[in-house]
Amino acid sequence: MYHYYCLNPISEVGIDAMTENYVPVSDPKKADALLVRSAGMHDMEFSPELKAIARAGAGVNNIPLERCAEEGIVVFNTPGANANGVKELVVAGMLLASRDIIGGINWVQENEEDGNIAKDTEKAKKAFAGCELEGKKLGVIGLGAIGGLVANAGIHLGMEVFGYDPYVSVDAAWRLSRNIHHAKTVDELYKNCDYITLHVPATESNRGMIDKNSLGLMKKGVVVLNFARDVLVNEEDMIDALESGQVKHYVSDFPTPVIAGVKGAIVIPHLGASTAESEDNCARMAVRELMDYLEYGNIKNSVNYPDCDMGMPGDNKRIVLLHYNKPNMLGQFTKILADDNMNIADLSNKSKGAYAYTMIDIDSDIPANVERDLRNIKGVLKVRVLN
Ligand SMILES: NC(=O)c1ccc[n+]([C@@H]2O[C@H](COP(=O)([O-])OP(=O)(O)OC[C@H]3O[C@@H](n4cnc5c(N)ncnc54)[C@H](O)[C@@H]3O)[C@@H](O)[C@H]2O)c1
Ligand SMILES: O=C(O)CC[C@@H](O)C(=O)O
Repeated sequence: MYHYYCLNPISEVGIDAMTENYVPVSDPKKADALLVRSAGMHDMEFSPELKAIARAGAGVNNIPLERCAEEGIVVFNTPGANANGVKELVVAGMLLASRDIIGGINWVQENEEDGNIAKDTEKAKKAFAGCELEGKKLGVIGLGAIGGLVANAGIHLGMEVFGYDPYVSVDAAWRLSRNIHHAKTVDELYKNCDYITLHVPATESNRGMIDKNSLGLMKKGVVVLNFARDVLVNEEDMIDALESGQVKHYVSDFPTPVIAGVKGAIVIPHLGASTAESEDNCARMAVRELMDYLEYGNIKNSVNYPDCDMGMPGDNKRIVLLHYNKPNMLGQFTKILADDNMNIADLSNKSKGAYAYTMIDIDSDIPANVERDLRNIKGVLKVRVLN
């Protein structure tokens, strides 16, 4: 039996995919697994019971990844599951920034009682006119799940697209249209583009990447779109750029007290992934990842431990160990098993940065003293015996 707790509402599609072995609890401290969307977890204390956290979404800056790794808690996300939802809103954002659709709709509402509204429209509408996207230059920073879709959509809209991502994965690169220009430096993209859209994670090194220096390199009247995270943009510098006309519009999916209501800022209440399809996709993937880990120890799409998959254990017993990535860990594990005359049927060991994961299938029962001895090895962070 596994206990889970949802820190945010998670689509029923995911919850329904759980078997009767999964029971919701009303106290997160009693949970084997937590499901979360954007709830901040940095101030949460985790109980020793907690084995995994699944983020039904992409961004994991709301989760203390390092502390979780230290406590042997595997954190998953759902790469790509909400990418199409975000892509579509980015296209809407470019359109909102190109024509004064919002101003026009407001004008109609303000004049709803005007009996001559049809005639007056033809005089008033020039105030809300704009430009088309076709032929304009679009710069996409970050060419992962979302950025790749946005870049390809730009090509389909007839835009000239520049992409910048020095760390792009081979799979993501294969998905890109060959008509996208490969920007060798981000400055090249800043200098050339009419629309610049951010699709990078909110890592320490990416924080504040759009500031007065980068804004100063951009074309006057540029549109900047941020559907990634507020902290990527220095909002005070953005306000100066909007006031001076350097930036025509800043389209952001992240309201903050600083940017909400600023003239020229088009701020959306974090709706990028708020579609039925994205919510279902994320919930389904998050639950699948949790169940595979809790029941079989398989790790797929973890952000703090390596992926490692040995399928189902069949008739074997499986022991899984979360530990530091340092010499002689495997040697110590196998010695304890050999000293107890246990036969290893299968083994996998993977590492990611400072952390590592080992799965061992044994063709006999695993006695409690073996589990205890493994747990006592210096550098072992968590041990689970799965039946
Ligand atoms: N608005 C929303 O509702 C919403 C929804 C999903 C994701 N997001 C945000 O969007 C971000 C991206 O999501 P994704 O699914 O595309 O992630 P992803 O991991 O598939 O892609 C991120 C890409 O950014 C690249 N990158 C990292 N730092 C970079 C840099 N300095 N310059 C250029 N490229 C860089 C990486 O190499 C990677 O290819 C998430 O981290 C999250 O914060 C927001
Ligand atoms: O859960 C959400 O609504 C937003 C998720 C989004 O910001 C993400 O990073 O995936």
